[in-house]
Amino acid sequence: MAQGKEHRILDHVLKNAVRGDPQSVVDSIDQYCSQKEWAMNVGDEKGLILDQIVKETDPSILLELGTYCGYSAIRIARLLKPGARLLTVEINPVHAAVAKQMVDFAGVQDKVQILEGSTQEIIPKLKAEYRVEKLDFVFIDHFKDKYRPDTQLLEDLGLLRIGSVLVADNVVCPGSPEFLEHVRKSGRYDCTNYPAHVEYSEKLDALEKAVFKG
Ligand SMILES: O=c1[nH]cnc2c(O)cc(-c3ccc(F)cc3)c(-c3ccc(F)cc3)c12
Ligand SMILES: [Mg+2]
Repeated sequence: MAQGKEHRILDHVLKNAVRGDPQSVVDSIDQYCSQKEWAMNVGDEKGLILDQIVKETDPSILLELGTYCGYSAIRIARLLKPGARLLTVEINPVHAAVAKQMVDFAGVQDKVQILEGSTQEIIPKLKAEYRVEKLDFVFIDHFKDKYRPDTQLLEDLGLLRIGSVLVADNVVCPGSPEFLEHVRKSGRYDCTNYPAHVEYSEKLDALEKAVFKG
């Protein structure tokens, strides 16, 4: 069967990055996707902002919604302290398979667990099946229409604590107005907007950081 774009990105990484070196994997994906084929990785401009927020948060238990090829999971995991763990949810089995190989090659498999399925199916299992009590950090980067309902689910299931940090990609392009209205108007979050651009593009975009106040 013809291999899709995601396998071509993986092949580029396997040939050009250094096994066990997550930075080289991140750089290799950015090189391929900026020069050969656009792909929806958070990218280096928004990635540097995400890095800064992860560093200042120093989280122990993280959730990512939307793994794709594993770029942001690897980017985040490379900054985590020993024992910290990132659970990342991916609905597309082909993407999940590519991400697993990408994470293994980068050498961050001890920090990253890829959960294949839908967020509405997996989020309710986090406490009982994945031993999560509260989430320190959530990176939201899946489908714009699911940002708000999934955030509501995290609140309703008691998975957020005072100080839990949500970071959402693409709040300008393609945009998630319901999510922005919820975190900015509910009175339960302190929000900060970080203007940037769509990865490998000049289109305007932004990250939104929303810190839960309880
Ligand atoms: O869906 C996305 N999920 C997670 N991150 C994304 C991202 O970082 C960027 C884009 C994006 C694509 C094309 C464009 F011109 C501008 C933005 C998308 C996306 C949007 C609509 C689509 F139809 C398919 C992809 C996603
Ligand atoms: Mg995105």
